[in-house]
Amino acid sequence: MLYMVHMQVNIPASLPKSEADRLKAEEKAYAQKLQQDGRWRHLWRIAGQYANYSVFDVAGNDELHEVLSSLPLYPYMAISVTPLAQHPSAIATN
Ligand SMILES: O=C(O)C[C@H]1C=CC(=O)O1
Repeated sequence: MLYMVHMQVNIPASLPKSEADRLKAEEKAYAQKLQQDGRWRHLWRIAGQYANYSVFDVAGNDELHEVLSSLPLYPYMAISVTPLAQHPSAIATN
């Protein structure tokens, strides 16, 4: 199943920079692993925001929750999820 996910990152100013940098590095490695295995299909920065729109391709709600809640920056994110269905006018079958 495909899901469009919006992630807004809100790292508190009280978090030490070294800890924030460590979490960002872990997040990058985890995100790139998921892109390589095909589950994180698209990752786009929203211009001007510390936020992204992503498309995930996973088995269903439970796997998506597992993937998202394992993000190193998860404690500092506001996440919204939109399930995607095939559009009848779309040429691509995805
Ligand atoms: O920067 C972000 O948008 C948050 C998160 C998503 C991928 C990644 O490397 O960090």
